[in-house]
Amino acid sequence: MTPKDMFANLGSIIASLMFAWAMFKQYFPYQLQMSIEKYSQRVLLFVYPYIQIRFNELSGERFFSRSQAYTAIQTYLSSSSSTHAKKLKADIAKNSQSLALSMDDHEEVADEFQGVKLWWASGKDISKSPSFWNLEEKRYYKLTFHKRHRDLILGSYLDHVLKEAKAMEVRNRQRKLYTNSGTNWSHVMLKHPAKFETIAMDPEKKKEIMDDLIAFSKGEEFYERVGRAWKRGYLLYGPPGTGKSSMIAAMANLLGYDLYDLELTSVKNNTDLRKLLMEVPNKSIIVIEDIDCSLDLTGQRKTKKKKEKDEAEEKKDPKQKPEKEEKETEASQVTLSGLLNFIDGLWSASGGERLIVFTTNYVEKLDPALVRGGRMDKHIELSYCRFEAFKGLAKNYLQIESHPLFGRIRELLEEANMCPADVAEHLMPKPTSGDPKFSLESLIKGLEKAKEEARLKAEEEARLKAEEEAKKIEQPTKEEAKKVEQPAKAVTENGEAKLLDARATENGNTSS
Ligand SMILES: Nc1ncnc2c1ncn2[C@@H]1O[C@H](COP(=O)(O)OP(=O)(O)OP(=O)(O)O)[C@@H](O)[C@H]1O
Ligand SMILES: [Mg+2]
Repeated sequence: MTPKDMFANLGSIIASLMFAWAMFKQYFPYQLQMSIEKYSQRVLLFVYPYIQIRFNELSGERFFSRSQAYTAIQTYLSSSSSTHAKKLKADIAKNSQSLALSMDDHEEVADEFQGVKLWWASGKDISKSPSFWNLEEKRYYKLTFHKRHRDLILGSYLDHVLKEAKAMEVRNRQRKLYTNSGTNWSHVMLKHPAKFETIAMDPEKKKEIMDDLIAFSKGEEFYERVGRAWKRGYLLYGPPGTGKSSMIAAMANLLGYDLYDLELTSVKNNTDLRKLLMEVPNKSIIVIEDIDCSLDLTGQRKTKKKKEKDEAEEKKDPKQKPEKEEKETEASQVTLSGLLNFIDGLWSASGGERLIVFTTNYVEKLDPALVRGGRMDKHIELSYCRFEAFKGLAKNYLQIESHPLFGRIRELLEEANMCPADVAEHLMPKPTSGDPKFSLESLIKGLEKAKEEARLKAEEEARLKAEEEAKKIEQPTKEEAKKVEQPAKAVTENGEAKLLDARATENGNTSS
């Protein structure tokens, strides 16, 4: 039989089958059709050991909304299908600027989960839409797996697909930087290039911070189990130019979170602060820079005391109330306790996966309530550039790992305090020559100058201190002198004024 004959035969068989099916449909009652279909399915299931699940693209009423499961599967398959499938579709992904690849229709890819093999196929049905004349395409994904693995696939595997898809979406998403003006957030795209790899600091310390962040982002189950809100507070402190802001951007880039830069000075009161914080979604980093400047920390405590005093006075004299209220509105600023209570309290119940980062140049100025454990979980000090950090910068800026000048630089870095921002400035590309020697020499000069300045400053400080000490020694002698005069005054008060007055005039006369 030639292939041509074979096709002719096949054609006629299909035609007869279709004819038989049409006759069957026309003459057999509906109930009988249904039960035949049901039993044939059972027979098929008995011999066919695979289970199929279909995920339609359109779901919901009248099929107008796109199913979330379908979208998630599409995202999940985009990584494996782009390596295995032969026919792919490309599109610009939502909220992203890169191309997203997905399987084309009628393609199949295999996947493996805990040693179990399963298959994903994409397909589409074409039907006439009920309200329009045009044809409607209904896309779907079909998952096929052996029925023995039913529990595993329906339980853990589908969960895994959804989670993985979510994580991929976050990774591909363009991050945003939100800032507040009054009680509203506005955003721009976050395009800060800072990465942990390019931040110069002690490598061990850097690794510890990165591990901490990653453990946090994967810690949903842990936080759930121990009954804690899924949030974490970081306090970054150190002198200006040591990379605090850069590290926050690096955190956002590492975890794929959005940044919410909260400017406390433009928030009127605690109510507005609550409103702003309530709008912050999951997977975000709330940043409050220079916490010591944005909240008058010492002032707040005074206000509290004043309030207590006012309350006590009010108890004594209730008529004073209106005046007191006036005072309150005047001082109704964001308070530290308002901020902390809200962060600690109910707000944590409204979602999770949020980091709160405070920065300051002066950790010693901070209120102990803020620094206390449990409030800010991790304190990170970013300090002056030492040799380990410098090596990172040299590798990054000059692409060198060693140089004869490194020895001298190492010594100087221990003696002079220079922030990484200034060190980096010396390592910036020079237009005259590409030789790293020039950059390193410039750095050495800068460090020598910084060292000299530090020496002069220390000397000046020592001088001032010595002067103060000297004053302190002088002061007691004056006080002693006063004490000697005191009995005379006491006498005056006791009524023997005349005698002393006379003596005073006498003295006055002699001196003039
Ligand atoms: N540790 C570092 N590693 C690499 N570059 C750094 C580091 N610290 C600072 N820089 C560079 O210096 C610049 C200023 O740093 P950044 O704004 O992060 O400092 P900061 O600690 O936030 O300072 P401030 O306290 O003044 O806000 C950045 O653009 C960055 O390139
Ligand atoms: Mg900063």
